[in-house]
Parts: sequence; structure tokens; C-alpha cells
Amino acid sequence: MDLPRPAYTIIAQELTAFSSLEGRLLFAVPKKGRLLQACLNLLEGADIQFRRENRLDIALVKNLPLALVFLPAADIPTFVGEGRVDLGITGHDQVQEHDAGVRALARAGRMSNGLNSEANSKPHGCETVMDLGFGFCRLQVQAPAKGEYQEGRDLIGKNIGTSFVHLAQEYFARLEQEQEQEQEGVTDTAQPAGRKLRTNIIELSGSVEAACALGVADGIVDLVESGETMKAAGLKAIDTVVETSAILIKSKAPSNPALVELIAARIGGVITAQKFVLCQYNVPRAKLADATKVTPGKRAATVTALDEEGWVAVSAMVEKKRIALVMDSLVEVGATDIIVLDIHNTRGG
Ligand SMILES: Nc1ncnc2c1ncn2[C@@H]1O[C@H](COP(=O)(O)OP(=O)(O)OP(=O)(O)O)[C@@H](O)[C@H]1O
Ligand SMILES: O=P(O)(O)OC[C@H]1O[C@H](OP(=O)(O)OP(=O)(O)O)[C@H](O)[C@@H]1O
Repeated sequence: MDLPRPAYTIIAQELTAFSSLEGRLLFAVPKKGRLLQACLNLLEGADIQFRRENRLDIALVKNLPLALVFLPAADIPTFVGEGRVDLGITGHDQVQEHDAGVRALARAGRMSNGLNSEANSKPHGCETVMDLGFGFCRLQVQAPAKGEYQEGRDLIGKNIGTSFVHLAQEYFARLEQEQEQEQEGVTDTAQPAGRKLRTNIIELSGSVEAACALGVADGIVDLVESGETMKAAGLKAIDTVVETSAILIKSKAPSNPALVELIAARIGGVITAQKFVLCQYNVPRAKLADATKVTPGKRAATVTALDEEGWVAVSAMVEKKRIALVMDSLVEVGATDIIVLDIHNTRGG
């Protein structure tokens, strides 16, 4: 049985982990939620070996000078953007929300007042290394399905519940400005600094979909994947603010750029392996050109002579989502003995 450990044991372990961080590249991973399992699969595929002690948010990697830091997905862009952590995985939506927050601070003129002054001495912001191909969803404006609001503009001046306060503010600021310009016949699109938002953005930290039914908000801005949550809450989508998926981000001045490159290459290899399968088949040499049109491979198909006059064996990487159609076409061309193999890992492509 797992007995709860006294707090001092946990604190002692956390301190030990912190003291062994020196010389290690720091890599932030979502500590819970929708992205966690896919991230753990990715780390395993990239042979990043670690053991995360129960309730500890730092794990030292056994086979690389690397430490994983488990953080809320929403905080990862801040840690990476300020250069406190070198690499991170989070949603593109979270990076955009963070960037919108930085823009809001800049507009309010607070960056020049010494806020985050230490962080500001470093190159600020994070760079996207690659899209990871999971965590696809959309940040949408939603309103009661049976209500009067049909488009974003109808919610101007209303109460909007969201965890994405800065993106929601920018979205409604744009709509308000467009509406005012139309009314005044102005064509200048520059956003005036210090303009007061008429729409009331209410920050909520979770279960945002309940806000309309509970009378807290007239509309919400929240993430939608299948649409089931919003449907169950009696809401309908009226606009999309951003489309998002999980991304690998790096700080602008990582402590060990070579290790960042190595990890990015390993993760890229795992992503490619997840997207592709290896298709092998035999085909008469006379049909080779037709067959390789169907399976051109990533760079080119590998063609080997068979121990049978007039026949060749072909092997090529094919996108997993296209494989059934590709096999149909190969049969039509005259290919035989078609087999499809999973790819565990790839590199250099
Ligand atoms: N339904 C979804 N489908 C796919 N990806 C999602 C979905 N909901 C969220 N995400 C992605 O996962 C990221 C983290 O969201 P998630 O709801 O898992 O966060 P969390 O850390 O558990 O925070 P919270 O406590 O606010 O729920 C989002 O920013 C988004 O990129
Ligand atoms: O369109 P769907 O497939 O139904 O997914 C959308 C839901 O997923 C996310 O929440 P999550 O379940 O992660 O929990 P949360 O509300 O606590 O953030 C999001 O905030 C929606 O509530």
C-alpha cells in the first residue's frame, strides 16, 4: 500500500533535485491534463529516461544532462520565454495567450517600469521548434445555442467568461474597433494605445462552459475539440479565435544549444515515425515508374532487384493516414506481396 509521505520528505527530495540541476538543460512538460500522456509517450520514444517520484515536479534524466520540470501547461510559455527553462511542450494556444499578455503589458507601459527587469536583460520570448501533431483543438467564442447571439459582434459590451483573458481581450478589442470605425467611416486599422474595452472579460480557471448556464457570462471563449462539452452545456460556436496543437518551444538563449538540437532531432524522429509507415511490395520492372508515382517515398523509394527476372522489390515511407488508398492503387498498378510495417523511430529526414 502507498502510504502518504510526510511533507518534509517531499521537501527534502525537491531540494535534492534542485541541487542537482546544475549543468542540466531544463525541459518543461505539462504536469497534468490533455497533453501529459502524449508528452510522456514522446519522451519514451526519444529515449529520455527518468523516474518521477510521487508528487515531485522535477525529475532528473538518467541518460542525458537534462532535467524535466512538470509545470501547468499555461505557465510553460512564461518559464521558457523568460529563459528560466530551456525547452518546453505546451499548446500553441498557451503561447499565444502568453504573447498577448506580454503585448498587453507593453501597451500598459509596465515593462519599462522595472517589472521583470532581470528577465528583460535576457533575450525575451520563446521560439517554436516544431509542431508535435497532437492536442489539436480550437479556441472558440461560444454562446447559448438558443440565444440571440449569432456572431462575435453580438457579444460586444457583454460578459465573457474565459481562461484566455488576453486573447479574448484582443479579439473583442478588434471587433469593437472595427465596429466603431464602420460607424465613424474611418479606415485606419492601428489599435490606439490605452483604448478601454467595452466588453467585460471575466477570468475563469476551469469549467468555463458552465458560465452561461449559471448566469456568470453571456458568452465564453474556450477550447473545443469534438464539440461534445459545448453541446452538452447548451452552447454553439460562433467564431474561432485560434486553432491550436501541441508544440515544442525553446528559449531564445538556451543553456546548451547542442543538447536542444539533439532533443529536437530525437523528438522530430519520433513524430515522423508516428506519422509514417513503411510500405514494401514487389512489382514488375515494367510497372516500376507507375508504382513509384504512388509511393514516391520521403526522398525517393528504395528499389532492389529481385532474384526473378523482370521483377523488383520496392520499399517506401508512406503517410499512415493515406496507406489504405495507396495499397488500393498499388494493386491496380500490378504490385504484389504488399506489406506495411510500423516505424519505431527515424532520424535524418
Ligand atoms: N479538448 C481538448 N482536446 C485537445 N487538446 C486540448 C483540449 N483541451 C485542452 N487541450 C490542449 O491542452 C492544453 C492544456 O489544457 P488542459 O485542459 O489539459 O489544461 P490543464 O493543465 O489540465 O488546465 P486546467 O486545470 O485549466 O484544465 C490546452 O492549452 C490545449 O492546448
Ligand atoms: O470539445 P471537447 O472534445 O468536448 O473538449 C473540450 C473540453 O476540453 C477542455 O477541457 P478539459 O476536459 O481538459 O477540462 P477543463 O474544463 O477542466 O479544462 C476544454 O476546456 C473543454 O471543456
